[in-house]
Amino acid sequence: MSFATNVLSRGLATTAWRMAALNHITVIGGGSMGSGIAQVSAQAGYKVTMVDQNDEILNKSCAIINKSLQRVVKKKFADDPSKGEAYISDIMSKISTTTDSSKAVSNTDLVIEAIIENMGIKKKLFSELDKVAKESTIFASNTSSLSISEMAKVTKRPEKFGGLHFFNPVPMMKLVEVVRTSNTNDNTFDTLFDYCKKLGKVPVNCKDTPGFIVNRLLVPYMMEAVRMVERGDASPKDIDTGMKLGAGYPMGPIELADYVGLDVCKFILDGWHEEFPDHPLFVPSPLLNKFVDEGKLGRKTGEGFYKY
Ligand SMILES: C[C@H](O)CC(=O)SCCNC(=O)CCNC(=O)[C@H](O)C(C)(C)COP(=O)(O)OP(=O)(O)OC[C@H]1O[C@@H](n2cnc3c(N)ncnc32)[C@H](O)[C@@H]1OP(=O)(O)O
Ligand SMILES: NC(=O)c1ccc[n+]([C@@H]2O[C@H](COP(=O)([O-])OP(=O)(O)OC[C@H]3O[C@@H](n4cnc5c(N)ncnc54)[C@H](O)[C@@H]3O)[C@@H](O)[C@H]2O)c1
Repeated sequence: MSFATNVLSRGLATTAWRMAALNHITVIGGGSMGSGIAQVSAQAGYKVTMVDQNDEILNKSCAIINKSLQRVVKKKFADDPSKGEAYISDIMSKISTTTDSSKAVSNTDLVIEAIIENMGIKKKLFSELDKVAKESTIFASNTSSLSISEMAKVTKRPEKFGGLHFFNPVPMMKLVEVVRTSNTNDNTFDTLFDYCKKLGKVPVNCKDTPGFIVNRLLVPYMMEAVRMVERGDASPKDIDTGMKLGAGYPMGPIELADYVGLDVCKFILDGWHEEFPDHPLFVPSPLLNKFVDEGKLGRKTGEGFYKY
């Protein structure tokens, strides 16, 4: 063996040793994010189980995935559309659904949690899953804003716990923030990083700080736009046009808040306000609260700042 081959094969062996094999993935929560994560995982060849609270929601999740795959095949098989349906049924056959999270995680390699942005509810879920999952199973949260270490504390596997923060819409957005706590071990971090690359995403390394990289910048920006509307400084449409045409963003901040979900924006802001009550950027917004109270959560409910 030449020196170069020897070094290369030793390097690969070391990297492989630092990663766990992932065959089966469980996604808990089949909403905007969970359905996207299940979809891209199945597209990368993983077997996936998607869990949600009832079958009606799960049927909706599958319909969202199917609709997204229709858009994918339009491009992927532009030259031969007849191959599209076979591709969609192959991907859908890799995704199973259940309402029983304990059963779903009993023989899985990676759990990705994408449920409501509430620390108490996430902790309760992880503490239950910890009792039934294999010792080797890695746990990850897709939280937008909450502490990964805090969630990991309720389990006996803090070294096998990290953050996987995907972006909406998952099939289109290239970035995943991979969050490492002070307890996450190398094997877990490398496995999560490699999983993102296998999905065709670009992972970045993040510390467990509020909002990681993107949301620490993006959420105050979206909220300042909401406060401009609140103050009567400008209309939602003019703000969005301004940021699209004047700053080159694909969506304006108000459209984006509607797209993310006004409930999700409120959960993030309220959580940070509770933790940092004196921080001026995290003060609750009466206008945002009003929309959420009225059930106008943005695109997903058909109305938010805009009607869809
Ligand atoms: C808060 C959280 O914690 C963190 C977050 O997620 S913050 C939110 C981050 N996301 C963003 O900032 C999104 C910003 N918006 C965008 O990038 C773009 O508007 C967008 C990609 C969503 C849509 O693109 P846009 O050009 O406006 O609309 P549209 O023409 O419908 O779509 C563009 C392409 O994407 C495809 N596409 C859009 N959504 C899709 C989906 N869900 N699945 C598959 N394909 C999709 C379309 O088929 C279309 O393909 P084509 O160009 O080949 O026709
Ligand atoms: N919406 C975004 O743009 C975005 C982007 C990145 C990260 N996130 C984060 O991802 C997570 C999910 O957000 P979303 O926008 O997909 O929310 P969503 O409201 O669209 O979906 C959440 C799903 O979780 C289900 N759920 C709630 N509690 C559950 C439980 N105990 N067991 C199983 N299922 C349960 C709900 O029925 C719902 O279908 C949140 O932590 C959010 O902060 C959201």
